[in-house]
Amino acid sequence: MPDPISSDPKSSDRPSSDRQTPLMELSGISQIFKTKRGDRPAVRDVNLTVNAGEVLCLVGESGCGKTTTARMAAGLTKPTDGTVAYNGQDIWSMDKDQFTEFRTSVQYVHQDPYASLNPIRSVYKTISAPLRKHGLSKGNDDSWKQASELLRRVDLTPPESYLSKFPHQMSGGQRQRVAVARALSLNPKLIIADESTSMLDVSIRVGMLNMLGRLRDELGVGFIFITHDLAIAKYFGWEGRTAVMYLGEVVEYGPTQQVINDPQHPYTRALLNAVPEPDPDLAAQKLPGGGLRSADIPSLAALPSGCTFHPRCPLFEEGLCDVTSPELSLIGSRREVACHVVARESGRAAADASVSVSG
Ligand SMILES: Nc1ncnc2c1ncn2[C@@H]1O[C@H](COP(=O)(O)OP(=O)(O)OP(=O)(O)O)[C@@H](O)[C@H]1O
Repeated sequence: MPDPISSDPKSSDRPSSDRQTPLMELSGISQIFKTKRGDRPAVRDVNLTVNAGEVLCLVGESGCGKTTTARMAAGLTKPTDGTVAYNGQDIWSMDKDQFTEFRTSVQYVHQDPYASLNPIRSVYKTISAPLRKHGLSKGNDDSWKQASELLRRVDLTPPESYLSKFPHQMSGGQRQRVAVARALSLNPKLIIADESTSMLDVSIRVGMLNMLGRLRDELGVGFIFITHDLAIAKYFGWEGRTAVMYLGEVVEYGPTQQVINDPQHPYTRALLNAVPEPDPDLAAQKLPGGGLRSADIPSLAALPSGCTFHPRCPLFEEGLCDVTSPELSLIGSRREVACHVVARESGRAAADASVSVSG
């Protein structure tokens, strides 16, 4: 595997002066749901970018705001604050034609294709409908041909044996592939895959990830890949970047290789600790409960003061972590971490290094 530190920085990691316009840029986006029992700040001040052909993994426990972030990126929900820009343009300031083009270029693949595939539509109808709607088909024969080709792309072969089927006549893995084929029908530049493999058995999951990886490599499609499992981020997004979310905020963000090989935020460490380890000796070295002080995730209705992770954090320092909310700060050249203690220790280490060099 490439050395994460010495490999060429991706364009997104270069200084802003020579940075290309990202394919997608989320700037300070927040989503506060209004409920009968008060406001629920599901996502707070999230800043992320994806360049053409890149993979960005969003990782975190259930309820941390991954899907809400993804829905805002896909233009399915408007942020209550902040902007979502596609090719440099704020999607919520686009005219109708521009917004339609954006919605065809950015496709959302739902975590449960049973919910997103229409049960009374055949596979052929499911895939050909967007082709027709967007004027990409020259008639029935052409639609059939294109739908067949798309099924081959997602390894549903021979396509003729799938085109007339309905969702209930297929397995979960096959339905997922149909959902991906439908997303591909509009030649997207970005696919937002929302835990699209989580409901599947391991072997089907791996097959699905391999197929998506091939599409990523062959078609140059970018991905926002949403998962609660860092092992999946490692498998699918090794060359890309990973953002770890906790209670609606990004707590660690950087090249996947760095985030996984050298996690800095105590929450990322706990998530990695939770990844099952097949080697019994290594498994025995794992900390019980990930080394956290508490397993309970606080409610969005009563967020802890200061750093929202502080009630669970093994690095907790009274008077600091429960008082002030940490900003994301650069640790090294390409990674950001929101932790007072990590930022302080890393600043100390950098100062020590500069003293020893000058001395
Ligand atoms: N429409 C809504 N109204 C109120 N609260 C909501 C709404 N949608 C989501 N939430 C809350 O926002 C928080 C974030 O939800 P979200 O689905 O984005 O998390 P997630 O990380 O994707 O979780 P999962 O992995 O379980 O899908 C959760 O606490 C959820 O209950």
